[in-house]
Amino acid sequence: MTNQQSITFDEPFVTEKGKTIPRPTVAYQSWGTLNSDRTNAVLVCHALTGNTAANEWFSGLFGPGNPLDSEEQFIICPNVLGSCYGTTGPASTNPNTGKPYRADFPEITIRDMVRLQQRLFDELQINSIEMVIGGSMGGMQALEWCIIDERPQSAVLIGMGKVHRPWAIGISHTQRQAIYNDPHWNDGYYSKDQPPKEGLALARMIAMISYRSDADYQHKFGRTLQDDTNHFEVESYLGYQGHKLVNRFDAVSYVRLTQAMDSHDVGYNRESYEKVLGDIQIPVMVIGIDSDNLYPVEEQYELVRLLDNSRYRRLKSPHGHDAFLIEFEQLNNIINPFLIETPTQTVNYL
Ligand SMILES: CC(=O)SCCNC(=O)CCNC(=O)[C@H](O)C(C)(C)COP(=O)(O)OP(=O)(O)OC[C@H]1O[C@@H](n2cnc3c(N)ncnc32)[C@H](O)[C@@H]1OP(=O)(O)O
Ligand SMILES: N[C@@H](CCO)C(=O)O
Repeated sequence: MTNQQSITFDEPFVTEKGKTIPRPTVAYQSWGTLNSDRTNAVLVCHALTGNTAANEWFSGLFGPGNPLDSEEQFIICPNVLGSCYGTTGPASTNPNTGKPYRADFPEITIRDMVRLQQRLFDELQINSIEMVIGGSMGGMQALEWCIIDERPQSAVLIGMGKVHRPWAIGISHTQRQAIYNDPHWNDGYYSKDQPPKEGLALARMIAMISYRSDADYQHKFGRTLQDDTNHFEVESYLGYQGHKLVNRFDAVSYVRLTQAMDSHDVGYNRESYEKVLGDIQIPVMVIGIDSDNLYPVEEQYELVRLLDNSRYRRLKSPHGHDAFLIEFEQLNNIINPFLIETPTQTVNYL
């Protein structure tokens, strides 16, 4: 992440639950140039284990004429609060102790992530956001931006809903239990040399099942055995994916970010879903993935019913929830016309 920058704020950040994080840092990457009015920003919000390198994990959406066009826009992708890719999180040094926060890093919410991003946008004097886009946890942030900030002029929400439903919370909970049960977890105060690797790997394996689909695994693996072993290929694949995450992610961050996703409920402490979502008047493109087992399309239909100026498009894919990181051609074909269309509501359950 050669292009990554960061800003540290002197003013402490107070979480929704009233905990104070002194001198929070926000890391981000950007592409393109802000225009003189500072109105051509496009905000890309990343998912659970994502980072500021949107040009890598959303690569197919970048380019002239595509939704992320750095010749026309100032594209910015901040790392979320609680993550481990530059923004303050559990692996960061706690200025009060000089040691990593670990489990002293407080529980945060999607709203906290967005409120800290607002500070970044204020600092950069960004007056308007042409589009805010995100899938999964990124979509939750994008939706929250539309609720609490006047700057977004359009939004693209992919593979999420108005709340984190019990099905998704249950899957998150199971993953956290895997981490808690690792002998090195130590209530989250693990040593740098002995992180809870097996627990985090198991959490990722559980997650990888929820991110994909029966058809995807059937097509990729069938019942084939891995090389000369007596293990199925899918077992080897999940083991590989689990241990790959261990090399790039922090276990307490994983716990705090999944808890933040569980907090996602746009109606919480607000008047009603009808009011909160009905008040959003900007054009919103809601994209559902037809094979998404984690956030099924009914959740996106519901969003479209509640968002006044919204339209629905289906992403047709065997890949399940993670299709938003794979099916770039379809995403471009959906988002490009949206960005030039007249904003009228077309509910189209294709
Ligand atoms: C929005 C965000 O912020 S997300 C940020 C980035 N997130 C990630 O990258 C998440 C992790 N990555 C992924 O989930 C996937 O790579 C995706 C979704 C990005 C792309 O999916 P696909 O192209 O379908 O990749 P797939 O799920 O098949 O995995 C391929 C990997 O599994 C490995 N693999 C495949 N079969 C097997 C097997 N039988 N045994 C062991 N390993 C295997 C491949 O070698 C490959 O490894 P590599 O990634 O190190 O090159
Ligand atoms: N595969 C994505 C999560 C999808 O919600 C990630 O690792 O961030």
